[in-house]
Amino acid sequence: AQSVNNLPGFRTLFSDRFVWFPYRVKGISPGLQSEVNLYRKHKDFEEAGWDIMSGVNVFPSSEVTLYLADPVVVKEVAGARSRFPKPMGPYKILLAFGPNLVASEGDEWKRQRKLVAPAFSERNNRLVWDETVHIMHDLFDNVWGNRDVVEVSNATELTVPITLMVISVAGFGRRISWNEDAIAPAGHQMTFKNALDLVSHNLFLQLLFPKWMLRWGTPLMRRFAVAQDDLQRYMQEMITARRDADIKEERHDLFSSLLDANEGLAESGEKLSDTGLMGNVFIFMVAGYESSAHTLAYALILLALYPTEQEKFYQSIKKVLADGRTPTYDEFSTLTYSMAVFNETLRLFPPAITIPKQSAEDTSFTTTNAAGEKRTIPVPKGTFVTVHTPGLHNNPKYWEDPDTFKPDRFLRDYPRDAFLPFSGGPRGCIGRGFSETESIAVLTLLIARYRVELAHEPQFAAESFEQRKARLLRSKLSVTLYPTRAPLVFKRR
Ligand code: HEM
Repeated sequence: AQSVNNLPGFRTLFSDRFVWFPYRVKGISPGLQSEVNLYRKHKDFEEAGWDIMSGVNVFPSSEVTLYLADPVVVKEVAGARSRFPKPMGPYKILLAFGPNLVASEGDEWKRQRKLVAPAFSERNNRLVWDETVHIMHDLFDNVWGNRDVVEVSNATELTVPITLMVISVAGFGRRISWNEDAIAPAGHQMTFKNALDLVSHNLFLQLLFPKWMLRWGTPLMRRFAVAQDDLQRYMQEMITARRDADIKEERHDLFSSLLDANEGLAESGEKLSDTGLMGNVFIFMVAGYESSAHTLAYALILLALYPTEQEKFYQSIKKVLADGRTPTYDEFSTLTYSMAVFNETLRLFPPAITIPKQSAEDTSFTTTNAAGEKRTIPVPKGTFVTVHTPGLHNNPKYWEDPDTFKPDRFLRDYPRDAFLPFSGGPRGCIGRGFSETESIAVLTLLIARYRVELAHEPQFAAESFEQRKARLLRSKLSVTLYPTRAPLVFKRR
């Protein structure tokens, strides 16, 4: 504690990197890798008195962590990749299928990023837009059909299949329609959709148990092991099919671009092995659908909780698309209100609730408290430095009335450095454009046609607005944060 000049914060037995005890218990664990981080928002910083607080623990080894909710310091850390690299420990869980861009550092990261970056092109974004529009029309025409009212028992029940279908086609060139893919194809025990969903929702099992134990464990562990094997087979099949195809048509899905780029590296010796390819393919799948699906689910719940905000959003869509037509990709930049709804959702529910880094050198941070006093904090080499996204996104110094859903704050000049859902600097999210494109298309098309409301649940009739909001937005953390139960109703306009 002295090494950071006794900066206030947590003094616990375990650090928040100790995955076996992810709960908050005073003196035992700060529990910051769980939903507690979301619910506490900026409160721990308020209590500590500064926008940087410390965590000091004794087990598994004596460590110091600095948590950041100060945008100036966050910007410095995110922007300096070699001074503040990522600690690799927390990323082991993402190595399930092989080395990849997210779980790499140093020269290995540079090599991976160079290979992967070109796949996230303008052409890919266009494909994402067109395919998302296709998926939404398929939903309206062939699944919801002429029903005026459609009820879903949880918001994710609608948003997970949408983003899975988008990543499937724009990520892997594999179109799935709403009514197919119900039976596993020959050679597989599960459908692609089910295998992917099971694996990404239960990745923690991979970290906690060795493979042999998973095969003999609880029914969930066994299903997880089967899903993992099946997913691996699907990925290998995709790689082989693309490689063996006689005619390589020009395609702009991420996977085709990645394979083509990799083949082009044969001579330079930088080519990735099939395991290296699979690691990245897996990351596209996990990063590529879960975070977007969950953000869209939160957006729909918030729009249902705040009907006045939903009406403003609807009126803005009507203004841009006066004749009720479907917008094209070229109109994307005019849909500013849809982007504001998406951003405000990410401010309140950032899928990545911590962004971990580690100091590679002895340095210091300077921060200012509410009274305008300055404090310089020494940062010894090896200190864990964690961007605390909910603390930053709810910091009352930068966000007025931070608890309230107000999309139009993003239509004005907003504090950009206090908004970091996609991380930032060189290690910022490479899929940001992908995710923005699909999400804006989904929100715009859906709200243009349907009003979203909370399902009527008589057993909760006596609740206050705040109680209802807390219940519907109750969350859990898998790889990213998700709402546990929010039944919604879609009524045709
Ligand atoms: C709402 C949607 C999304 C959010 C909030 C999000 C957030 C993030 C964050 C916070 C990071 C930094 C992680 C860290 O430092 O530990 C990241 C990195 C990354 N994201 Fe996303 N992401 C989203 C969608 C996507 C999509 C759609 C893809 C791909 C299809 C994707 C692919 C990646 C990759 C490959 C990285 C690693 C980049 C690197 O380390 O160089 N993400 N994302």
